[in-house]
Amino acid sequence: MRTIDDLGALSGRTVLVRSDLNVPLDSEGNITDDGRVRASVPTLRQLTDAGARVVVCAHLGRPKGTPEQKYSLRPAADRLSELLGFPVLFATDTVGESANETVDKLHKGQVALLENLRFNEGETSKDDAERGAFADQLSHLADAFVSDGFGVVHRKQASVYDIAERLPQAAGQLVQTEVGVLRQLTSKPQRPYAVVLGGAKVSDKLGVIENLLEKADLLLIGGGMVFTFLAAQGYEVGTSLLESEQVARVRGYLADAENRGVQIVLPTDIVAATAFAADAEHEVVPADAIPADRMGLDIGPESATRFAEAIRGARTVFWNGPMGAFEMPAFAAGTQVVAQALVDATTSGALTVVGGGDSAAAVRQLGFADSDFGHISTGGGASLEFLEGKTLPGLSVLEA
Ligand SMILES: Nc1ncnc2c1ncn2[C@@H]1O[C@H](COP(=O)(O)OP(=O)(O)O)[C@@H](O)[C@H]1O
Ligand SMILES: O=C(OP(=O)(O)O)[C@H](O)COP(=O)(O)O
Repeated sequence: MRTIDDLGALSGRTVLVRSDLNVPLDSEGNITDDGRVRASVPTLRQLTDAGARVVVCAHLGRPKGTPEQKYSLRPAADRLSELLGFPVLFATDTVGESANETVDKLHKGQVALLENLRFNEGETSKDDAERGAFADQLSHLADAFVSDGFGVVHRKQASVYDIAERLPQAAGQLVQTEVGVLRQLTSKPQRPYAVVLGGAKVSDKLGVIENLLEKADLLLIGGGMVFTFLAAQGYEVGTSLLESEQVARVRGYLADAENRGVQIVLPTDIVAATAFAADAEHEVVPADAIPADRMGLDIGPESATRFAEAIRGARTVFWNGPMGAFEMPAFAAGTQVVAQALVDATTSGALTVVGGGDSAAAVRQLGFADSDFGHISTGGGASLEFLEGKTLPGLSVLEA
């Protein structure tokens, strides 16, 4: 992959940077974990130091192609201004009048952030022509492109993939670093190699298991992932997150794992609540006896202890997806125990990587430091697909 230096002299040139600024916000729109904003700074600083006019584009959440105030990137612009130490201009659209005016105003060494890319249908369209047309509009804003949003390189989207075919391009510092670290996990990881999966993007991430069964020695399943596995074993899961169309597929994974001698570790107890709410009534129940009117919001204490033992016994650990709805203290214990086990494994010499926006936010919220782990990756789905050995569209286009 080309580096920013390969783009040549940048003074006075306009550089479009794709960052991943998909940060968690509270109900008042305050950023609750600014890790991804911080991670975007080194590349932006390198470009402004070189005298470039820097235009940052990014997404927040999953709006459906039209503007929605709650998904505005303005809070990220404010945080970026604080971190860079100078004001970041903010365009209230992505490729419209505001974007054009804002980019026109940019001086050398200044930064502008465009409004959420996903307010435009073209960004995520499955139709190549529609995506290409949006990428054309984006490309008119700049004369070079830097891909630095590692968390989205697994998405074939206009600002990640198509744009790189339209402008001189390079990979930013974050993408270079992330790829470098994750390569250590793909080339001869020390064994046992454990992958811990949780979180809520179940339909997105169940698919990675098929390939991970060929790579890892054990898979630990927590978070919202659990219930499709429990259903595959024939258990009731109450009102928990469930991908009912994936149950048969998961049954196949269980059989495949057994044939390959890969251990899939599932929770034996679950914290089951009456609602998805911080003050919901809850109790620990056996994983095979979740009441019909309850939803599983964390792995139970017995499961957390078993998971922790397995993690401490591993030499390589990759973790994506919180073990429970950690944002609510009543459902954070499983994530806390698993995070502590990764820290212990790190101390005893294992290579540990935590990936994903919410997973990184969780470990920081629970009081751990980034330096307690081998690496904290800004990408969850992206790093999982990288570890699977898949070709990621946002990386292959940079290698072209
Ligand atoms: N059992 C569960 N039920 C519902 N949501 C869950 C459960 N366990 C974890 N979550 C949620 O998963 C979210 C994170 O999932 P995900 O986006 O897949 O992780 P990451 O951003 O680290 O890749 C968190 O907001 C957390 O509340
Ligand atoms: O949060 C992200 O991914 P992650 O939750 O897998 O870490 C990225 O910003 C990608 O977002 P997307 O999964 O809506 O494409």
